[in-house]
Amino acid sequence: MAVRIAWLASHRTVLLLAVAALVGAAAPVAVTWLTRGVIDQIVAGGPAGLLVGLATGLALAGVVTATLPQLDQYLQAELNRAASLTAIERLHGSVGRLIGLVRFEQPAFLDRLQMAVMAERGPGDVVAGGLGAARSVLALGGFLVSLVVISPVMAVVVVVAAIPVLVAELALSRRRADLTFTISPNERRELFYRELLLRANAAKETRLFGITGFLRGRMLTERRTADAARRALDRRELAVQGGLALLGAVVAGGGLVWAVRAARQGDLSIGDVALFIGATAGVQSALSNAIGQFTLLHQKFLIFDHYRAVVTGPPDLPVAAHPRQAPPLREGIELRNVWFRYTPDGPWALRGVTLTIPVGRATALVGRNGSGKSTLIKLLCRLYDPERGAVYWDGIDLRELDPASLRERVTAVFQDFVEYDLTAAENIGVGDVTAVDDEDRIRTAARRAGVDDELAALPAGYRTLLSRIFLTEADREDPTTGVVLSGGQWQRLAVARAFMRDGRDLMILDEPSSGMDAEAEYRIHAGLQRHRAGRTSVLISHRLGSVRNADVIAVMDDGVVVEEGTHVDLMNADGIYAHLFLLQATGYLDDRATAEAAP
Ligand SMILES: Nc1ncnc2c1ncn2[C@@H]1O[C@H](COP(=O)(O)OP(=O)(O)OP(=O)(O)O)[C@@H](O)[C@H]1O
Repeated sequence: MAVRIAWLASHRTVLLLAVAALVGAAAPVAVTWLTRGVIDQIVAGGPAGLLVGLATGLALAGVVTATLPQLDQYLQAELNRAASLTAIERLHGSVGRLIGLVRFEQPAFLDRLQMAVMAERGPGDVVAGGLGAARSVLALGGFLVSLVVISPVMAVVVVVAAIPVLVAELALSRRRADLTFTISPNERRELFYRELLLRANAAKETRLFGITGFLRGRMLTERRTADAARRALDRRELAVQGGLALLGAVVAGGGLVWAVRAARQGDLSIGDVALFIGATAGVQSALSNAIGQFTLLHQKFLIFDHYRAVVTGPPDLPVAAHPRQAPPLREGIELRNVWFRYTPDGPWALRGVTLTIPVGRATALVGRNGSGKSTLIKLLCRLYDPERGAVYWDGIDLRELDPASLRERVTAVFQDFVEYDLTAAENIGVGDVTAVDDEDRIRTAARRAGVDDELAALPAGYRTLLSRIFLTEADREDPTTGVVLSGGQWQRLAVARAFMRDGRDLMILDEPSSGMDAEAEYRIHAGLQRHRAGRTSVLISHRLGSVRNADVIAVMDDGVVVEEGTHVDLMNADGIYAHLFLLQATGYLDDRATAEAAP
């Protein structure tokens, strides 16, 4: 796969690198043979023409040897750029195709993802490394032939001495790849602490509570743990590679002594000695290069395996053989005995929920913290699948629908909505990306969410960037490049974003007004009430005053729906809802009574 990505990214560069590898392999071998020829011709007083020819050849080979590395480096960088772009595109394409949230909550997947991101340069490295290894092997062949000509015994000794090097290096390479994976959780945690320490929106709390030192300590502990593992491997490498280098030097030194003695006895010419020295050094360096390249390649392949696993992995949620397009909602959405938990051995978040969300009606979900309200709406969007039971869209199990077509029919304000570092207009426009530049629609949505005036009054109006992440130092001085909104303003922006998807079949509102001031909250609920009339909506709110007009109020407790009906029904039933409602109402009345009693 790595080679295919590199080939697809730029086959011209791959071919040029292959030619460079061939020339790179031939040049040093040619240099040793030409050197031998020149020396022997000088000693024997050979013809001047031949000598000049050999010397010119030697000079040319020298030019190629000197300039080739630069060209090679440029081609490798070019291939890396092209191949990693293709690899990034594929990786993010695969991650973007994940249907639900399950994978993003699995530490093993996140570790693998981190490795996959690191492997983005893999295809270029694998091809360049493979060609580098091929070049070293070719050069090795050339030098070995040269060595065999002078001393077959020495050739065998050099090759045999290389076998332990290969075995040891491959073992080290596997250990290095394993280490990268083992320390991945430490690296992720270190990154988390580092980002927390540098994040503007965490700074107020970390300073007030005086926990920067505590967090820094944790960050450094993670780094030290990872460094200790890296150091242990580095020491092992030092011992193994040091020993092997010594072995190589002893072999080369022994060979040199033999060659000098042979020349003294007249068995070798001076040119032969030069060839022998060049060939021995050449064999050893080509061998160590080849082994180095192979082990690096091996390591890259092991790391690239994580990339391959992410890109070719199975879907996170089962996909129907023939998914159906979600039809317009005509009757309603039904949850039948839905059981769900976030992890296979974790506690149940939903334990047998049965509920109908009728079309054209406003349904409200209320209940204590952790009772399962947000979980239920995540299942409505098929961000997770129930473990038992099912959710039906007009009688069709959500698992049979094409998830994208289902989501096309839904709009939502999530409790933890995203604050995009984009312009105000884009923050709203991404609600319907086909209309991200449609100023009229964006302003209409903002007006309905009650945030139009504030956005129009920003330094660059709707084009103001809603971020304090400055691109350049000059941006810091320019107020139009970054503005920070308040929590309630952001929330109204999120509501406007949901309004961009006007006319969808289902509107989900999870605590859409929790951070708003009383007036904004009143206005937003009045607006939402108008908007929800005759439409299908699900509203989650702890402020029970805002749900009393809903057509159906479902009360959740400990993962089940325990009460269901209109406000009047539930008040008459005198259950959890009535208790919570009276508790809130009493709070307000008490305050009024206190205020009235005040002098
Ligand atoms: N991503 C998650 N992974 C594991 N457990 C989760 C996750 N999200 C929620 N839970 C657990 O599921 C249960 C239900 O949570 P949920 O967010 O649905 O409650 P809620 O009724 O919306 O609460 P709140 O009123 O506080 O928003 C809780 O016990 C919670 O700890």
